[in-house]
Amino acid sequence: MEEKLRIIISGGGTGGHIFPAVSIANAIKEQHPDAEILFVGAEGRMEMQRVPAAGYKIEGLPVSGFDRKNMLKNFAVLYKLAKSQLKAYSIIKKFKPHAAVGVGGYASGPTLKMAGLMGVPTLIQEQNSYAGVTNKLLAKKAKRICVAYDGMERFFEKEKIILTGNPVRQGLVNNKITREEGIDSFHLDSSKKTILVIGGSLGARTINQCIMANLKRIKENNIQFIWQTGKIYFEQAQQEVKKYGDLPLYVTDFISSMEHAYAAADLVISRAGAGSISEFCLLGKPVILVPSPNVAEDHQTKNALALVDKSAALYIKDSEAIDKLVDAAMDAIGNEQLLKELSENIKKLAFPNSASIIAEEVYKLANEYRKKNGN
Ligand SMILES: CC(=O)N[C@H]1[C@@H](OP(=O)(O)OP(=O)(O)OC[C@H]2O[C@@H](n3ccc(=O)[nH]c3=O)[C@H](O)[C@@H]2O)O[C@H](CO)[C@@H](O)[C@@H]1O
Repeated sequence: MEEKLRIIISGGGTGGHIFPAVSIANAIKEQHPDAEILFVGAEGRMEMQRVPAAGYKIEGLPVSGFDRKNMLKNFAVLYKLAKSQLKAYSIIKKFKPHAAVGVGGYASGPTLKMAGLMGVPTLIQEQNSYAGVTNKLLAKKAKRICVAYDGMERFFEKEKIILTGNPVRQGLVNNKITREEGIDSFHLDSSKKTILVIGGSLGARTINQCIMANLKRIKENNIQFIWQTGKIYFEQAQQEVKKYGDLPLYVTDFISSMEHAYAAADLVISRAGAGSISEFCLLGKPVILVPSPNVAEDHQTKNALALVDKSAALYIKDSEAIDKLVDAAMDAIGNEQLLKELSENIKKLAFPNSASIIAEEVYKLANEYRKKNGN
């Protein structure tokens, strides 16, 4: 009898890697309800909470990133990497996956490397328009590479690439939450225009500074805000907000129900993380992008410009945000025609079936392996 499908999914560090992973897992479960899925993440990172919250088991590796500034610290990193590879080996030996999926982030390095060495077929998913270091290293052994942008042959072998787009959590798309319900859930007023401010899964310092510098103006205006600060900036933001008494604003460190936030928003201000962008495309959200300048190879600017070139988003440089961002948002939200055009144009860039296409590819690899190995 054919054994149950067993798949390892590995990676994480930030929402941008974790949520596509969860979405791929959901699609595999939808297509093969009795499949067993095991996540492998990095100890102490966000995935160790978010993955169990999504209903999946996860094992942690003691892995961490290389310090590009202090080379001495990297001895400890190398030691942890070796330990992680050993642990990945024993996880794979015990779980016996038929395929392994890597979504980028620290843990996917040792896990997919070991899977490859042990003969398990691997698939990697690259979210950005610029390939990450881990994925570039893993690509050599990978059987398939699922990407979200054109032109990725710069980094990967052409024959392995499939343009699938980034998988988005299923609940974000398949819901019937109305604008009013969304706004109510943040205790705001549905007769007012609403701007959603998000800084990626960790929050964005510059965007937060822009909002803090404009609280007086927000108080005097007829526009309301849902503002996600990220964990490390939350306390300061809360203190600032308190100084102004009653503000048309809901502030939080992290939004658990992005479906409500998106339903509420007439306009979004955001970093240009690849996962967030895929969500804006699917939901047709008008957005002002402020790419983070602190990411590898400035890939968020590249993500953003791919949209700006198609008149599908507005764009403000991080260095100019303090002077321009809030003005631009206030102008845009008053311009119905612009909002409509942005929404129509960004929708054209959506990949609605990304997770199920990737799940089908994972199944093909796993099935070939099962047949070849008689299990
Ligand atoms: C600083 C950094 O390294 N950023 C990278 C990280 O971004 P980051 O982790 O911010 O990821 P994305 O912008 O891709 O996705 C953020 C995800 O978090 C969700 N969300 C966000 C805020 C919130 O309060 N609640 C919530 O659920 C969003 O709906 C989205 O699903 O991974 C992305 C994908 O590889 C990269 O493109 C980014 O450059």
